[in-house]
Amino acid sequence: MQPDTTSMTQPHLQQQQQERRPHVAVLAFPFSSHAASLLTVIRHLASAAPASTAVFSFFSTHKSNRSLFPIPPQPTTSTITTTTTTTTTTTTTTTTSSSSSSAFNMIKAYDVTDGVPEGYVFHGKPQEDIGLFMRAAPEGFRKAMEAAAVDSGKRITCVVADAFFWFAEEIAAELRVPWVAFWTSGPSSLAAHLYTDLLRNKLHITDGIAGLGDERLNDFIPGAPRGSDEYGCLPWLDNQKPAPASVAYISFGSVTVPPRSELVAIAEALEASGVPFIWSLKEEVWDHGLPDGFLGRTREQGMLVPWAPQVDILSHGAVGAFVTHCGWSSLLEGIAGGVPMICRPFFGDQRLNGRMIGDVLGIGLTVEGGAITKEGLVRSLGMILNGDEGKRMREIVRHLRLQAGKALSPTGSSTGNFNKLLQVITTGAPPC
Ligand SMILES: O=c1ccn([C@@H]2O[C@H](COP(=O)(O)OP(=O)(O)O[C@H]3O[C@H](CO)[C@@H](O)[C@H](O)[C@H]3O)[C@@H](O)[C@H]2O)c(=O)[nH]1
Repeated sequence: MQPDTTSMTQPHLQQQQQERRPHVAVLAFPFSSHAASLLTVIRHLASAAPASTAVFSFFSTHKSNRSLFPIPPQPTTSTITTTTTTTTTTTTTTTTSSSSSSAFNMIKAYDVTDGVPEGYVFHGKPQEDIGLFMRAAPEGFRKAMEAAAVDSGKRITCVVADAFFWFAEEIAAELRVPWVAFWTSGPSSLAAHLYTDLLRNKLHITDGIAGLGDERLNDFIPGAPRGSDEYGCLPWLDNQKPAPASVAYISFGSVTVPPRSELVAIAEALEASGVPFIWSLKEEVWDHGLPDGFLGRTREQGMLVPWAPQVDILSHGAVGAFVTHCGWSSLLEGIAGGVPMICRPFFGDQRLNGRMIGDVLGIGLTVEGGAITKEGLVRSLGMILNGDEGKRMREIVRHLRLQAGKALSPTGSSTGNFNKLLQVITTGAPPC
């Protein structure tokens, strides 16, 4: 009898095929909303890549991963009772429900070190945690990537990394694989980074580039999981619907808390104007950051919440103005919702973004004097919610929303760029 050579070589072939599957290492910057933005794109790539071809390993700190990846639910025991006229059946089932989509299942999270030495006591310096992380990051990512390659049985074939990690180029070169740098913000701030030498040497701008200064972050407060409406903002907005575009939504992103003087100015402006509002503000500043009795007095007028389903709020017809710090995702979400903005930028790219919204696109106002005042905010809310200026802005922003929709259509520019990226990560080949 002849030996069955096919069956003998099968496991070997399968192993080879398995090893050859693209394995994309995704290196996330674990602070503010960077990791969440990167994960959003990776989820899209994972759903677009055929399930049998690619796997994604997502590297971030433990704290960041816990906020992004749902913890798998524990098996639960439920009792189902079915009653008919003749019999009673009791069935006990064990269900392991999962909210993860199949795209999510193709992405495996790996923790990297946060760089904080054991027993370390923070000194309260600005960006201290970022500094510790960045020092440990090159080695931390290398180690975690090695572990993921062993764990999955697949060598890494592509590195997609937050553009903050210049060392990712070196890691990709060591592995002889493509490096894709992911810029989480807009084109203006990217251009300012790319042309820094030109600005310094040719235009002699040596005192810092507007919008890329070294302004300090107020705090770091971990972003809560997005999407859920646990405080009931959306039903509350539904009740405001009879007066469309009449509500102000206020949020300063996942990191920034304005100074107390501006929190008080916002609160006083809301009370003085009577504008209905939803204000997303970290709960820890409610007690000492707001005027006495504000919460009680505005119970009927608006909602103060620690975290809001921002994307859904901005696309709700009742919302007519967005007071924002000009983080890139917030601006995109404002445009997608067709809402004019009142810009109060704080640090990094935000001032460039604010200039674009106010001066270039004409879909918002920048706060006068760089800080929010009661009178200034009352005036800006009036102009946007009730004035002709606001109507004009709403028309422009709605036109931009349509343009954005076109870019995302099957033949749109954004879809084209996405497909090029998909080609790089699934084949390792540069786009033509
Ligand atoms: O109550 C809230 C508040 C915020 N968000 C979401 O949190 C994200 C905030 O992102 P973004 O507007 O980009 O702000 P930051 O988190 O502050 O982002 C950091 O990263 C951005 C991308 O690099 C930069 O543009 C910013 O300046 C920087 O602060 C958005 O998706 C919001 O929808 C909510 O869902 N609910």
